[in-house]
Amino acid sequence: MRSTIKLFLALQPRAWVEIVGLVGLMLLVTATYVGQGLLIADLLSRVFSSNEIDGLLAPLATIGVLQLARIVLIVAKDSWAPRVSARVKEAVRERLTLKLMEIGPGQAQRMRTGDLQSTLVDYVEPLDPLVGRFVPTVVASVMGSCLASVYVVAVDPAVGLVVLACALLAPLSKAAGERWIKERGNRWMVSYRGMYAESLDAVQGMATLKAFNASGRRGRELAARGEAFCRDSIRLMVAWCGTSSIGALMVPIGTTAAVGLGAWHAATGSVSVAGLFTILMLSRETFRPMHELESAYHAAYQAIPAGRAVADVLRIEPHVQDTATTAPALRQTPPGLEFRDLRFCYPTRRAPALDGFSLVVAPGERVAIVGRSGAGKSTVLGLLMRYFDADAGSIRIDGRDIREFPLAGLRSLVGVVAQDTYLFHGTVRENLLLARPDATDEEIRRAVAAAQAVDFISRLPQGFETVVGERGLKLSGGERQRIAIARALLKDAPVLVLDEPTSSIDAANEAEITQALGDLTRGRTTVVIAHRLSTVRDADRIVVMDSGRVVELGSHPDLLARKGFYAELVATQTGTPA
Ligand SMILES: Nc1ncnc2c1ncn2[C@@H]1O[C@H](COP(=O)(O)OP(=O)(O)OP(=O)(O)O)[C@@H](O)[C@H]1O
Repeated sequence: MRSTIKLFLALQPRAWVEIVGLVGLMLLVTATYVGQGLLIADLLSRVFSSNEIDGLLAPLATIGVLQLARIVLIVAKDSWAPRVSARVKEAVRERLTLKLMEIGPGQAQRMRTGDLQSTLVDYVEPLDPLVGRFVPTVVASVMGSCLASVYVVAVDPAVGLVVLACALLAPLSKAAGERWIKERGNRWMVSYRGMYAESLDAVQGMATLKAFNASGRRGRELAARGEAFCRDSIRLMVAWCGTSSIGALMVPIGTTAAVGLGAWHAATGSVSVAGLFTILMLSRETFRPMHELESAYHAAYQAIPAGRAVADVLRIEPHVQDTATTAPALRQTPPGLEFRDLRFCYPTRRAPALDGFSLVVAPGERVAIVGRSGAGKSTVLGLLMRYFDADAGSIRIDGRDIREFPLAGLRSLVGVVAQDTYLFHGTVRENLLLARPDATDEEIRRAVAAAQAVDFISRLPQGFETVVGERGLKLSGGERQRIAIARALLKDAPVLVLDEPTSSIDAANEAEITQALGDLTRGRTTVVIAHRLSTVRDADRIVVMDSGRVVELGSHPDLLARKGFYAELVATQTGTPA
């Protein structure tokens, strides 16, 4: 837990200073209790030793002042702590977002959406009691208990040591039980994440569940997960209460021992009556900080496993290292591409996705990659964009290894029209400006016209200012594709990858989109990844992939004449014999 807290506080170094300030306030609160205890002990011994009340007014007034001071200190501490937590949470959230961007879509893809979502949102929120309350309370309670016990030790060393030992057993028992709690906390977190991710999956896939009449079945599975989560929550609470109860038991045991021992020493004359009163009052104050610790610990019981889950994400090492600092200038625009003997296996798979893939694309050439589903076409794009790094082999742009370019520089050289265009919740204009935030209205208009998107945008209720829903669901597949083409035009990158560019377009719209794509590819080095062979006929060369490597290469007529893989693919798609 210590390393997790250190990690969070390192993100907001000012928080260390503020936590020291909070510890100071908490110690002052303890000092007011100790002062009050000493004054009451003194008052009681005076009352029992004489009948004069004149000398009692000053200590009574001082007790009143200490109580007022305590109220002010508690208000200051309670209003400061949430601000410290809020600043740390803000820093953690910012770092989490950066981390997810740093690990990129390749690595992030391996985490479930629900997991990511809960880490980003749900696990950061409970950090409040951990940072602003638990951390300063641990330090202040141990120091406070030692401070209060000093007075008891001064009066009666044996009683003082008994009180201090019992008080410190509470945090020690928690430290001893940490492994137990950690193990149950981790299980609770896995259960929570699983339930969250499954629920999100069910909501996102509701239409599919309904279509397959599977919602009842999925509902029962979710209920079973809910039950498992409930069991894991109870187990965690049991572990929590188990370790807490040892600490809680120490309070009556310690107090009874202190009073008993103190009374015995008073009876035998080794402690005065005034000393006995001090023991009575300050034994209680030695345990008070431990009560605070107990309630802070209790409030942080969800925050501790959540904090660990957040820290786990923050500690992920990105597979793709962004080491280059300056982007080398292109010697030729558009540049040529070279894929050299690429080998790549997804970390979760045993069979390689690319197994010796080699291809040279001349500057300005338009090459189409075709092949059966799973042949490795999209993986080539993933490696070109460095979502993953190849296990062996290299990719060169303009004769330079892509690792010589900073990631941002590399990605600015490549425009992508993807299979499934993602539109963010925002207006059409905002989605277009994602490609180039400084694009002028005239540039947007030209890009939209070339992408054959003018008609449909003008039919939208607010034209360019129409908000397209999350994942662009308010637009059809073809409309999203046109926006993607307009975005690529605005980006104006010298290399272009079209991943299934006409996959969601019907035959009636295909001619328009094909023309838009023709405009888009002019003057750029283009790689088209395609299933629909009708879209690749115009390519300068067609590359046929199978099992992660190139098996045929040539023009459409050449490949047909060869009567090999390509001819077979064409025959399968057109329904004619090869
Ligand atoms: N993120 C991933 N994690 C694990 N395996 C993957 C991942 N993406 C693809 N694969 C596997 O790698 C192989 C190549 O996949 P790839 O997506 O490159 O093929 P493709 O030719 O583009 O297929 P399609 O035409 O169906 O999109 C396949 O066996 C696929 O199951």
